[in-house]
Amino acid sequence: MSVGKQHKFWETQPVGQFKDVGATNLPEGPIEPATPLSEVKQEPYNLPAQYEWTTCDMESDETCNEVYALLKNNYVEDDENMFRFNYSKEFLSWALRPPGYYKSWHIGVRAKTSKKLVAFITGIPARIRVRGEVVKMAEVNFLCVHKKLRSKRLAPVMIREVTRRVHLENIWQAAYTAGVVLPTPVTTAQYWHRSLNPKKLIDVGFSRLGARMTMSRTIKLYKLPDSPATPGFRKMELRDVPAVTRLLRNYLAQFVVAPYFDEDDVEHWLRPVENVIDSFVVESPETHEITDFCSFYTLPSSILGNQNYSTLKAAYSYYNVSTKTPLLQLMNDALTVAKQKDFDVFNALDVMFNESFVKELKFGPGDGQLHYYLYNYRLQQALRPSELGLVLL
Ligand SMILES: CCCCCCCCCCCCCC(=O)SCCNC(=O)CCNC(=O)[C@H](O)C(C)(C)COP(=O)(O)OP(=O)(O)OC[C@H]1O[C@@H](n2cnc3c(N)ncnc32)[C@H](O)[C@@H]1OP(=O)(O)O
Ligand SMILES: CNCCCN(C)c1ncc(F)c(N2CC(C(=O)NCc3cnc4ccccn34)C2)n1
Repeated sequence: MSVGKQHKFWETQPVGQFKDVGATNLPEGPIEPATPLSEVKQEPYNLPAQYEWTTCDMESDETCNEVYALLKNNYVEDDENMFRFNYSKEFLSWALRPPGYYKSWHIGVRAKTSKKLVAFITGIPARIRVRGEVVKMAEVNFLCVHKKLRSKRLAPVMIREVTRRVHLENIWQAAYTAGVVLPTPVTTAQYWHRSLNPKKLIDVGFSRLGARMTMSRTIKLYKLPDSPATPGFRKMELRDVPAVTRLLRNYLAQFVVAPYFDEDDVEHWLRPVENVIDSFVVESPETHEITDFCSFYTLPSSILGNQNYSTLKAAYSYYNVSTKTPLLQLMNDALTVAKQKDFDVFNALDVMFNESFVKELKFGPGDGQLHYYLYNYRLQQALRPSELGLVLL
């Protein structure tokens, strides 16, 4: 708990405040009531004089390029500045254009003279169930201020502006994650990493050679089969959407906070897109029933300052449902296909039932934590990561 740390902006926001942690008299649910749309500020917040708001049309290849370049050079780095996320253009186009998305929620800031994109923040609409309530929310992500404009209190302006635009669509809650501690996490998840290419990971400093371990012993330790072990394991196709939707809704119903996906959502979020999202089903060879599902997304990182490699190819576990195939076997098949697709590492958060496989399948605990937040929605008490069924990109 960052006791005593001032949060001049977050103290003004309808989020759980550190001073209220432990208070049991506060009701669960919205912190502030919705307001009539006529009372929502109609014009954008003020920016410093030399900057202007811009709406980023992610259907435009040129704008997609600008957003890609801003994030490639200025987005999240690890604490030792060895890696920086390098979300691809195709990934951003997929991540930001789900069913029912609002172009106005793809918000940029340009320098008035050069027209250079210098900041970005996004929202996408999502139906999130919290216990028994399905709540329309904005999932806020890709907050980024150019390195040259940091610590000028631009982030609060970006956050107020996306909040205003979400309010204009009569939506009053949001969900977001961050590697930093803010008022107040609903849960904190731990990253786990499974080496697929241990030699490269050690060479670039992502992992270290274990004590009393040789490189050849390490390569052998992480070896995987050449192909999946489960009969009927295959790539997901459009025709699988109804069955996968049923599997996923039943599975996610077990968690306190989880997305409430319909078939259109499943078609967008879980249908394979090359170099963006890979998803697989297990179709029973006897009954042709779809009994299991697993998926991971592609998020490469730039390797900053290594002579031999420039990119770390990372797969991130997304949603996995096992009803017949043991989860361990299903996830080992996911690792196997990720290795076949030349990924260097497979990452998973200890949310949902992931902890049950990370320890068995030779994952190691990461140094990064991911804090989950809800905006304008109070939970009586923080959740365990295993009570959370939500993976943001
Ligand atoms: C109803 C609808 C509601 C919709 C909105 C819901 C909320 C959405 C919230 C956003 C969800 C984003 C989800 C993701 O994208 S998480 C990924 C965030 N992006 C990065 O880490 C990329 C690299 N870093 C940067 O680009 C900048 O450092 C950023 C832009 C992060 C901060 O810029 P800068 O470093 O130049 O600082 P400042 O002087 O402008 O401002 C300082 C203030 O900003 C608070 N701060 C710092 N980092 C974050 C952070 N990650 N979430 C929320 N707040 C953050 C900080 O506590 C302080 O406030 P306070 O402590 O004084 O109070
Ligand atoms: C919902 N949005 C999640 C996307 C990733 N978000 C924002 C994030 N927030 C904090 C983290 F701790 C984190 N980690 C991924 C794990 C990891 O792989 N750590 C080594 C590493 C390799 N490349 C990078 C790039 C940036 C940071 C760490 N990196 C730790 N991810």
